[in-house]
Amino acid sequence: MPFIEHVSDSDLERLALERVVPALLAHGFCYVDGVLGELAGAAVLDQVKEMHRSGALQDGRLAGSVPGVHRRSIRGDKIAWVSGAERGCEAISFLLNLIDKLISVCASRLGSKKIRERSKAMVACYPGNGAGYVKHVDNPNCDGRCITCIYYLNKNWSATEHGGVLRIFPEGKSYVADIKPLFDRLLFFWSDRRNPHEVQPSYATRYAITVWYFDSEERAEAKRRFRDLTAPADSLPTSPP
Ligand SMILES: Cn1c(O)c(C(=O)NCC(=O)O)c(=O)c2ccccc21
Ligand SMILES: [Mn+2]
Repeated sequence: MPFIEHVSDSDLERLALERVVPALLAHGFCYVDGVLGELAGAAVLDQVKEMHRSGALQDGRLAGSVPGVHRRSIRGDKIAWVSGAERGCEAISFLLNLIDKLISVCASRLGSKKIRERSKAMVACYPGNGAGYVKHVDNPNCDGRCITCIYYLNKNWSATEHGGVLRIFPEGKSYVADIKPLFDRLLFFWSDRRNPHEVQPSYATRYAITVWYFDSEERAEAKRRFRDLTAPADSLPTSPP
């Protein structure tokens, strides 16, 4: 289905330079509404709903497993990882392509960061049973993730009725930022300890798509560290030097 180009490349460039970069540098987070427009946004929502209906979304793994506490009470989120190339993900692919363009314009202006790669997209659904996501930092220990980017898909969302607000606790600031997971809203924030955040209990089905952009150097270093950790036993020193 041909999507109407809601935003031109020059629109994206202006959006990145005039809105996203200044906000990320000043506050560490930024959201933009009406990014894809009604038609393309609805196409993404339809594809996510179909994934949910078809059972493609699986129970999210426990962030920090709490022995003996039943999963549902901690995390009711269901997730699936998509590259965008899968059948039925064409609209998601269109979204990812647009976000990639936005970030590539921002990257050169975000100081030393070299952002050349990203994760696959995590399609997430909170089923509306009161589950949320406990306060956490996405990348607390330099795993390479630099910018978290979340696209929200929830029409007619009322925070007072449905909860599900993303609350960011910007490090060192005296305020919190409450962000409603509204349809066709795109949010960016630094993935590291500058932005602890929580998903408050959701009482309606809450869909979102997240991608994480890597800082190439931090990612390469993290891979080196990880490789050392998983090196075969005989290559590790057996006795203290
Ligand atoms: C389902 N879900 C999440 O929703 C968030 C998260 O911070 N979401 C913020 C939001 O949806 O507004 C996560 O950070 C997350 C990390 C690993 C696995 C699943 C995860
Ligand atoms: Mn998170």
